[in-house]
Amino acid sequence: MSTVISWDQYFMGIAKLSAYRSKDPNTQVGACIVNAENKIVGVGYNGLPWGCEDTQFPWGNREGDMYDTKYPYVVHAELNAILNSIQNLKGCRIYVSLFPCHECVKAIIQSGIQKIIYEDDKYNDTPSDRAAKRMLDAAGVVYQKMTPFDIEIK
Ligand SMILES: O=c1ccn([C@H]2C[C@H](O)[C@@H](COP(=O)(O)O)O2)c(=O)[nH]1
Ligand SMILES: [Zn+2]
Repeated sequence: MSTVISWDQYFMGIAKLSAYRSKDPNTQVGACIVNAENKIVGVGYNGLPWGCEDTQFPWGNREGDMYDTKYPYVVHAELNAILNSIQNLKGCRIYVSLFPCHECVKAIIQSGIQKIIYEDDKYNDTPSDRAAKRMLDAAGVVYQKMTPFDIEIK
């Protein structure tokens, strides 16, 4: 019998597939924004801005002088998905492979997205994570953890 996946599995699958486009050697993140009609309106992954060549920026560095790390340069997956979107995002939901940081949460709230579905939360309880949840709770944006799943593709 063939496998039929749910909408949540379908959209999380697209978020996770998008993550494989990221050049980040430590954390690849993907995001998929969906409207109330279950239509995809934006996708993204963590990458450098237009014109910034992957070979000329310090993807591999996580520590030391910030200028020489990846952090000031990378556009986060959620922000890329929002910037790539093709419609107003009021009432949409976003599927993310990793729970969003506090900066992405600000963009999510301001865009009108109403629900976050995430899988990994490896930065749970860090200051960024706690600040993110504080803002989401205040703004009434729902967040829901999704159990990881595997499908066999023949
Ligand atoms: O909300 C988020 C948080 C992080 N990212 C990206 C930014 C970086 O490329 C990695 C995090 O790198 P670490 O080595 O795990 O610190 O994830 C994102 O896209 N969205
Ligand atoms: Zn972020």
